[in-house]
Amino acid sequence: MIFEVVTTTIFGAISLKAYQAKLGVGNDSKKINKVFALSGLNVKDGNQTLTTQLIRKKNHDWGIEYRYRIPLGRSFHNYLNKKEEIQAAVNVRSIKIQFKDIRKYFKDLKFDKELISNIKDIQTKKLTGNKEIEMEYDGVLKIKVYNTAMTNDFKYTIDLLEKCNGWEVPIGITRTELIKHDFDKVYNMIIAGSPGYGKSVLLKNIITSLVIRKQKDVKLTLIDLKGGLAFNRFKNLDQVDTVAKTPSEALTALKSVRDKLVKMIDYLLENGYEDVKEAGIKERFFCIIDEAADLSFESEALEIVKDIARRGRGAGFRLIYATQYPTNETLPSQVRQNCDSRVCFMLQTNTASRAVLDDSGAENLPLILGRAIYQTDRNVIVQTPLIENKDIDEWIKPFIIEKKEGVNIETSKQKAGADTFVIKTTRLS
Ligand SMILES: Nc1ncnc2c1ncn2[C@@H]1O[C@H](COP(=O)(O)OP(=O)(O)OP(=O)(O)O)[C@@H](O)[C@H]1O
Repeated sequence: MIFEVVTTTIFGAISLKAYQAKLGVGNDSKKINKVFALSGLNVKDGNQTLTTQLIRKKNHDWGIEYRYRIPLGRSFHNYLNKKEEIQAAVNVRSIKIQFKDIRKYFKDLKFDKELISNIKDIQTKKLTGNKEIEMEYDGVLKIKVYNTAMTNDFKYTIDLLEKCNGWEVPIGITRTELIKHDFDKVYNMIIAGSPGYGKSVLLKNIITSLVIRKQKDVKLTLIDLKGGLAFNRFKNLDQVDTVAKTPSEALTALKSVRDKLVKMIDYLLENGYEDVKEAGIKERFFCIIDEAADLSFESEALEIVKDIARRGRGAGFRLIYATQYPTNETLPSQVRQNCDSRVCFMLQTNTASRAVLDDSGAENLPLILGRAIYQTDRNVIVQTPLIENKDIDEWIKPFIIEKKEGVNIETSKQKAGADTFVIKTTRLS
């Protein structure tokens, strides 16, 4: 019986090898070409076939990048649609097994009642790889074949913050590096994605990182129109001015932010400073809105949001605008134009992806929680850190203060021997 299963397995492998030989595939490049040909990406022009031409192949530590010239009549999108097929093709492996190697091949085999399924598992594991591909287009088609899959398990740990400087926060990891976002270089951010892929977790990561790293200088206005549940744990932090949970609370909170913004701009103008950096003001005011689509019907609130995005930069005001429903209505053009960074989780359609990134791609992300495209001057696919609520509670404990409804809080910036900048804020919760 065992012999029968083992030989079936071996012959399976051998016949796969023969099938591949028949297809003419041996390495990734050939496999990719075969997918192009079989899935109709090459173009017939009379008697001629215009093929997708490999123009460059470059080896990297992480794998291989192939560059192709695509034929007339085909678009990048046609190729992107075949991403799954290409990924499947580069993951088919052939294995030649000598009889003497059978013991080694099945070294992990457990001789229990699951023997047959164990053998099948081993065979599947050995005959399929875990390579991943990424595709981009910038005049040429680039296909990156990564030797290993990107992790889908990246835990937020406090030591990530030791790797951050200034106003940087950890955004995610790629296969090779930690990606950080610097809010003093790229001021505003849009976060979008289908429900349940990691927007709120990322927002909690950003808030926690800012509170821990910039405890003296960060001021937060948190607006959570999904009922306030995600941001509620931050409401008693010294750094948090407001947690607004309804559109009317949001409007009050936004008016308060706008008042502070106006005061700050007046102060900078009166004193001849171009921005807060020149004025030596260290405080930065973050307005973080989760489910901002619900504000798109509140014209007064939305106008303030646009104003913060437009005029806040030099005055030290930052906007983080998160939504599940990215459309041209929920992401007004003034917000888009003034948010130079985007984090986009999986989205259902190409149209939604374009509304966020001005580019397709988010609809082709793998269905992995926390997988996102981080866009600044380029697009990088990252796995965002998973931050646990119990850890957040532990880390933010030192910053919790007693708060009373409607108490006026004064924050001040005392510049050595110079001006004093005072802003009064009203706490809602
Ligand atoms: N980076 C991550 N890595 C692994 N799992 C994650 C990650 N981010 C989120 N998750 C998982 O996905 C769940 C949903 O995440 P989250 O609440 O952030 O989704 P969301 O995009 O805000 O959804 P919604 O728009 O419905 O509120 C989390 O409870 C967590 O289990």
